[in-house]
Amino acid sequence: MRDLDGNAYIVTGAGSGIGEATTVSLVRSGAKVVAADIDEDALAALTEHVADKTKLTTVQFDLADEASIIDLVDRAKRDHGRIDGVVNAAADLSQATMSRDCDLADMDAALWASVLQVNLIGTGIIIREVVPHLREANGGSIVNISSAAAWLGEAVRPAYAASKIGLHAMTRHVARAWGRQNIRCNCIAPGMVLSQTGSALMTRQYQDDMLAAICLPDLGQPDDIAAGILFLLSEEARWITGQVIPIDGGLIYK
Ligand SMILES: NC(=O)c1ccc[n+]([C@@H]2O[C@H](COP(=O)([O-])OP(=O)(O)OC[C@H]3O[C@@H](n4cnc5c(N)ncnc54)[C@H](O)[C@@H]3O)[C@@H](O)[C@H]2O)c1
Repeated sequence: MRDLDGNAYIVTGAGSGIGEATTVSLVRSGAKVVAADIDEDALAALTEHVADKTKLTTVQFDLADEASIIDLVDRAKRDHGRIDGVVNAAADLSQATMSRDCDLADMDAALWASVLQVNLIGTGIIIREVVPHLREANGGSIVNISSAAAWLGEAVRPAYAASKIGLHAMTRHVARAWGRQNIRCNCIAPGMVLSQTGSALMTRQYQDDMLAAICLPDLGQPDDIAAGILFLLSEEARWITGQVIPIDGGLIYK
């Protein structure tokens, strides 16, 4: 499948859900992956799901910590000798961030600062660190993961939605800034995906509401998003950049 054989990618949030599904699919496609997550136990469990362990390096890191992001990218270059792209799937999806209660916590400055630091600024730092290596490889592909929640104002706290909208702006900026060096940058905006965290955070009622809002008969699985990510990493997507692409089962009333 595709032309990813021998390439090397960093995947953040690889311990769970979309990042995990992406890592497993990339390795299955012959790519080497530096799988990064804050959760060491989740990374250990991921190793069990990967068939060819020689293609996998796991790195514990914290997207809120600049030094740990720099170490992650250095490690990826050291281990694989090249970096062909990065998938930015890690995000702060804690209960406090994802709460649907509309209350004064929506305007909690500490919450805004920590959510933006992890979901937006941390992702920007990874891109800053990775771009020189992509230039060295004469190009590459960056895939950011935002959310349909960027459009659905009422669904989650505004800090989360703002962090995801910010990724759209960053995606377009990066595409413009380094497109001539053949570095592509796109963003996938998933709808409701039944990852472990996605399922745990959403009430049955919310899942029913989301199902009613989409065209297709069921909610998404992490593999549905991973398929889009692999396409955007591949040469088949060589003329696609600067785009925000919804993969959401047809959530057409955004
Ligand atoms: N599941 C959904 O319905 C859904 C919908 C829209 C968008 N998304 C987005 O998709 C991406 C993946 O979500 P998922 O559902 O697979 O979630 P998930 O919780 O299964 O995976 C997220 C991973 O990020 C890691 N992480 C959290 N904070 C981190 C930090 N500071 N540093 C490093 N790693 C950290 C977690 O440990 C976890 O393994 C996220 O960006 C999320 O916002 C998910």
